[in-house]
Amino acid sequence: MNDLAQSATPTPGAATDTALPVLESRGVGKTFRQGPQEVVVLRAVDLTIGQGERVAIVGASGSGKSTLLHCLGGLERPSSGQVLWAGQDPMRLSERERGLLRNRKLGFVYQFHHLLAEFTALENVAMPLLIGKLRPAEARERAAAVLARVGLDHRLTHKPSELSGGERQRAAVARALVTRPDCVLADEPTGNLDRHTATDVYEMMLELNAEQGTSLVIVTHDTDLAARADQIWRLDYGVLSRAAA
Ligand SMILES: Nc1ncnc2c1ncn2[C@@H]1O[C@H](COP(=O)(O)OP(=O)(O)OP(=O)(O)O)[C@@H](O)[C@H]1O
Repeated sequence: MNDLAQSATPTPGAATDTALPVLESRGVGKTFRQGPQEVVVLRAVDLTIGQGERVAIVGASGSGKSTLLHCLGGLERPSSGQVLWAGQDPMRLSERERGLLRNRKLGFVYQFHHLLAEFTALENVAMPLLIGKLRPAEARERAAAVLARVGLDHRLTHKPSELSGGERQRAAVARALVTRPDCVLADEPTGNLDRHTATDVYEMMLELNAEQGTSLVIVTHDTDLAARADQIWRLDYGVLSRAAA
């Protein structure tokens, strides 16, 4: 193990230095193999996300945006380079340890809400807290408070099929933020909504992130929405470069 890897790999779950970037990719490359073919999707991507920073990633379809989010979120193993969560390489942990740390440190929002159909909004939002072993009564209380914050206090007992598209995304945002993660990774979170609702949900995410001091990495096709972030990056055939604000 080299010095860098050693210094970047504290004990799993140990408290980490808050001065470190919340999330970092260092020279991350990703190549998928499909039989004899190699698909190079990310090329030496460097990205540093500080505490509370809001970063937008834009790029054409197929440029590698979702793959980058998956690498940042420890859902996909980089083929080269390293992802660090507050200085810690999640790929050095066991899958179970990585899952627990991910649940604590990161929140995810997708284009389609991914709420569980058989559970109410309240139960869906409480789920990450229950996974984190919080007492059920406290989990429900915190979930209800976050749902109220996203304007869904009148929809706690509704199942996803009983919510509108915008309400479902609000619930998904509440679920991502309920654990007070260091960073939310959002993949086209408003891509399935009409313009007005998309702007509403996006603004709510920016507000909530600012309130909680949570960092936000948001993939969007919408350059108007991207322009509200602190940093805008463009992926082009897997190469990440700073885009003009
Ligand atoms: N598991 C995989 N195996 C092989 N190729 C893959 C795999 N996952 C993604 N790819 C390829 O990687 C490229 C980038 O995919 P990715 O989903 O990251 O793009 P994207 O920029 O998010 O696209 P979109 O905006 O359309 O969602 C695509 O060409 C895709 O086909």
